[in-house]
Amino acid sequence: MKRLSILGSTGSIGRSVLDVVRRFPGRFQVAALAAGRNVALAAEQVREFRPGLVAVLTRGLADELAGRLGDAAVEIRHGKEGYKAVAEADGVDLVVSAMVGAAGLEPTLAALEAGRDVALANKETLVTAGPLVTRIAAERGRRILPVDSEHSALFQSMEGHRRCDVRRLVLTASGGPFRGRPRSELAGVTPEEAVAHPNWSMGAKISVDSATLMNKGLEVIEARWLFDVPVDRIDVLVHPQSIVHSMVEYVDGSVVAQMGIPDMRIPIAYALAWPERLPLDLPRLDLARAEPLTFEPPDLERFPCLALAYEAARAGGTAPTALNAANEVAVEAFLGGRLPFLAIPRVVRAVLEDFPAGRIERLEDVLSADALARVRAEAAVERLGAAG
Ligand SMILES: NC(=O)C1=CN([C@@H]2O[C@H](COP(=O)(O)OP(=O)(O)OC[C@H]3O[C@@H](n4cnc5c(N)ncnc54)[C@H](OP(=O)(O)O)[C@@H]3O)[C@@H](O)[C@H]2O)C=CC1
Ligand SMILES: CC(=O)[C@@H](O)[C@H](O)COP(=O)(O)O
Ligand SMILES: [Mn+2]
Repeated sequence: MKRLSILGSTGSIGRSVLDVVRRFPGRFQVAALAAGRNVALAAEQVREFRPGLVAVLTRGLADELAGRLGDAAVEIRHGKEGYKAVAEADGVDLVVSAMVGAAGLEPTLAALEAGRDVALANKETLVTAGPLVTRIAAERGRRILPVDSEHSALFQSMEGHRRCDVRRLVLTASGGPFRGRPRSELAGVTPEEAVAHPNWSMGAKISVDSATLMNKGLEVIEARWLFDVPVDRIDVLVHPQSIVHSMVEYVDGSVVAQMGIPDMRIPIAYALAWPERLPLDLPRLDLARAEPLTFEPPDLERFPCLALAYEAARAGGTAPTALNAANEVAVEAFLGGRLPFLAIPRVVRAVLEDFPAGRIERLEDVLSADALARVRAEAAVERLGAAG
């Protein structure tokens, strides 16, 4: 029986993780859960999965959850300390990191520090603090198992191969909901249009990132740290059908890819059960009936976020921290109706332009760069939002 802690249990990934757990009751046990604000769903999850510990964002929400749960036998905590307790819970074999944004960094680090393996969906953790997170995982001898579909595909395509034989990684991108649209039509797109991803049902923030192609930029940086491959050997290829989830080119010219229907339960199950595969009862990939698989290069002029992410990755140090924080602020402003879609990359560029270069040695280096970038990004949102 594998014991799990799940950070972000009420989100899109968290719910899919629990669906996998539900399908394999003899294989997994939920030891601890962490939610944000959705106490109604958190209460349902506690009733169904009976963890010993649950944490939510604030004391008020913890009180509300306690009221909903009555005399259920579960410890209820809140805030950073609560999330840390979930990450470090006793007897846990694997911590699933599935909060959204840089909020996931500290609990993920706490899990690694406590000697837990991590199944990582929260890509922002590696974008904002890649050098620190990978160093701590290596020092503690812990594994970071990818959940993100592309990185799971790369991981699966590298198993049984020597890492020194890898020539380049190719991340596939759906192109998002605005792939075919001219730039002139992107000015007035709404949050509702931006979150309507053609192939995947996901949380709002990552859906907007897919629409700007920042998601792919974040994934390039995530791959750089997960697989220790320099960004100049990581390419992006638009593949609108999201069937080929990514590929690895080897020095002999062989290209090994992983395919499957677009359903996150497949990479989630792989991360939970690795090195085993679970017999998932899902619709099967039928290539004879599938749409033709097509590929095209990304358009960096219409979607400059991808180019900005490469720039930040090449600059290194705290530049990706600033990129990530600025993007989080800009996406939130867009979702809140305070910033037009096309201003998202402008906010990120404004923050990166004169950001003080810094190295990442300790958590404080990341937290202070993140805080500075957020202040500067808010100022850019004020300017660019008003300019409309
Ligand atoms: N969805 C997908 O298919 C994929 C997602 N990912 C990555 O996985 C992560 C999660 O994505 P997704 O599930 O779509 O996101 P969702 O928005 O659906 O869920 C986010 C989760 O994080 C919690 N949360 C939000 N803010 C905070 C906070 N400040 N502190 C603590 N918890 C918080 C939410 O709690 P609540 O709802 O209770 O407020 C919820 O449980 C992201 O990093 C994303 O990039 C990667 C690949 C695919
Ligand atoms: C499901 C998943 O892994 C997402 O990160 C997905 O890849 C988003 O799709 P895009 O390729 O449009 O960014
Ligand atoms: Mn992905």
